[in-house]
Amino acid sequence: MSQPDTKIRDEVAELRAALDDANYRYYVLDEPQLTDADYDLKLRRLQEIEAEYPTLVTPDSPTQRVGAAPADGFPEVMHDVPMLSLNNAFDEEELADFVRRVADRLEVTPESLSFCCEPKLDGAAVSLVFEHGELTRGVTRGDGRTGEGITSNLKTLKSIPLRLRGKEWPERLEVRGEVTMRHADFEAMNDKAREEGTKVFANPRNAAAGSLRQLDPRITDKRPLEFSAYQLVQGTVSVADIDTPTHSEQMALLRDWGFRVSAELDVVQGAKGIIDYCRRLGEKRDGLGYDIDGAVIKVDDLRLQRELGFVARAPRWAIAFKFPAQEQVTTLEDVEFQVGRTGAITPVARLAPVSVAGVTVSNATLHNQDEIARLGVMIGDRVSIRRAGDVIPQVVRVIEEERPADAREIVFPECCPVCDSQIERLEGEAVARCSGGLYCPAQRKEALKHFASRRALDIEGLGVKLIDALVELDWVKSPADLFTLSAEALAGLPRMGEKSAANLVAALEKAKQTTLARFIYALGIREVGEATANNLARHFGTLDALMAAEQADLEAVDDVGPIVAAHLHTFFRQPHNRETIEALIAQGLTWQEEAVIERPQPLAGETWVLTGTLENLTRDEGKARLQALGAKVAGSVSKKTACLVAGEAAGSKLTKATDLGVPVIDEDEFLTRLAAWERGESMGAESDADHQEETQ
Ligand SMILES: NC(=O)c1ccc[n+]([C@@H]2O[C@H](COP(=O)([O-])OP(=O)(O)OC[C@H]3O[C@@H](n4cnc5c(N)ncnc54)[C@H](O)[C@@H]3O)[C@@H](O)[C@H]2O)c1
Ligand SMILES: [Zn+2]
Repeated sequence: MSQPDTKIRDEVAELRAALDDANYRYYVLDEPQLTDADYDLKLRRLQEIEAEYPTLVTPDSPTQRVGAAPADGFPEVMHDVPMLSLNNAFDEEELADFVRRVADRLEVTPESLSFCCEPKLDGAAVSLVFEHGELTRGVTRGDGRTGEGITSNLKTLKSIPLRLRGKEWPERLEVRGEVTMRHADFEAMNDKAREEGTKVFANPRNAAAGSLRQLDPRITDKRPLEFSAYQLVQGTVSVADIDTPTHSEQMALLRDWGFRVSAELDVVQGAKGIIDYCRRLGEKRDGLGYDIDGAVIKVDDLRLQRELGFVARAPRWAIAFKFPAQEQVTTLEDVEFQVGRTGAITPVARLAPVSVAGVTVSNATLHNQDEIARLGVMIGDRVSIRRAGDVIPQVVRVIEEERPADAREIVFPECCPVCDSQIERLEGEAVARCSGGLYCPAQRKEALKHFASRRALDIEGLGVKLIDALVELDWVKSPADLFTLSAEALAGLPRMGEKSAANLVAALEKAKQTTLARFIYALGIREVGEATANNLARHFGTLDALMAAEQADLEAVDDVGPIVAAHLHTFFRQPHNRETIEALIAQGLTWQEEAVIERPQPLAGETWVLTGTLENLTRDEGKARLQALGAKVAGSVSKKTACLVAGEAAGSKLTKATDLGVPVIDEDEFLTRLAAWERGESMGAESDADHQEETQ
């Protein structure tokens, strides 16, 4: 046997230190710094050296151990049967080798062997113990020998039965499986964390492991975790106890007892069956909606499993076939800013092309300005990219140690890269937006759809598909261009007869007669809905007055807070938006200024308050309808309150109103009155409420 020289010894020490550190970051902090592929390479190298120089193997070598020791804060629980890792196969040849080794050891032909094949779910392994059918213990894998007792956390998972279904289960049963998070849930959780400035996880595996190991089960409860069973532990149930000689039959049993078991599970013969399965699963990988990092191949016959037994840290009867990693490191070459269809500005990383799980990736999202700050990323950096399923590739981490000297800071633009309008980012909002709503080509289609919609200008016959076509043909660049369309030209479009073309031109002509409120709403200014548009029209009376208004004037309008006021102010300051408005008016758009003001305002001068839960309308609807009748709607009751509308479970406001002698009405009465006022009947709040008090 050859003796290791100093160089080899140094390499071993270095590999062990790197792997120990990686394990700690991965299993304890849930914040890996190496990619899985790098980790696997290092572990492989260490295994190779140790195989060549067995004297170098120590019991604490990462090749001999599983996971990491349990973290502080949880009770340490000893596993009845150790929870091991799996040996890996990185290509089809290694799979065939595995089958040959198993067959040799069992002295059978490779073709005669049945294997149960399953997806290798990429999450966190846990063990569940059921006594008399009831869940009594849940533990993480930990270092394989002892794990963290996380029973209360696991009880929050809906996919873990607290009581087994059926009857035929043994008195004591241990089930193992993987806790995972689906892509969609993971994305939503991270989006929320980005908004709230809380911890963003690099991938669903880290998110699942981190969520399971929360000291407060209420936090775990809020995390979208799923448990899938993959093993019924031998030793807790002897093969003779229940008549299931194979692993696959045990999985069926677990399904009957109330566990989720992978639908992709399949039993195949020999190496060819395994290789076919792995290819099929690999093709499905992107469409599954959750992460798998490979396939797990198990000898199906439980007697043969026992005969094969274990080595160091893994069973001999199983192997993990590893798929290409979903994370790769590459260089961030530049950042471009894209404008979405509603004006949101998204920084997009331009990358040195890199193959990630079989697909070449050259772009990844950086979400927004806060995310750039959170990652601390610069142009020129080496970055870790993740691509999983249909989710847009993301930059998950910067390798700061590899930052080049000429790395440049990412500068967020001040003007829209498409239309040059000012970019607006309001306090407390993560998203920056282009304020050229009416003019910006990136927002054209959405702006036109809104402009033509029923509650805006209500242009009959101008549907979504037609708008798309008109924009793509470049016939319509701004809403004003709609009014220049001729029936002849329109008739030439696909699915447009002469009749519908003529109808559309007539509808456009008709839409020119509108109201100021509808016109304001049609402009599609952010957060300016119908009710706000009504209030603005009523308050300012003319478009000129509205366009000239300063921030403070705008805030004086009912229902308009600082954010809406800022949106309005910026919108009307954009020259292009003003030009579009002028063009619309030049096309003949008109409205009767009085139309809005003329509506009956029986509640003018009154202040109303809404409280409690309303059954038939939302509070916002109630508020909008009151405002349309001239009332102000306040958030608290005072002596000046004209009337309090008290819904179900009204609390302190109701008490206060009663104390102050403010008239109170319930929801039914409120609806009756609203309807009467809206029909134009007179029905004063005061007199009626007084009347009601008398009759109570
Ligand atoms: N990036 C890093 O820094 C870092 C650090 C440590 C580990 N890792 C990654 O973790 C891997 C090693 O982790 P490991 O020891 O948990 O081994 P493993 O994940 O490769 O395999 C064992 C695990 O597979 C899981 N599994 C999923 N589906 C299964 C099924 N159907 N049947 C049986 N088991 C199933 C179980 O949780 C089991 O514990 C490495 O290969 C590497 O990819 C990465
Ligand atoms: Zn723009």
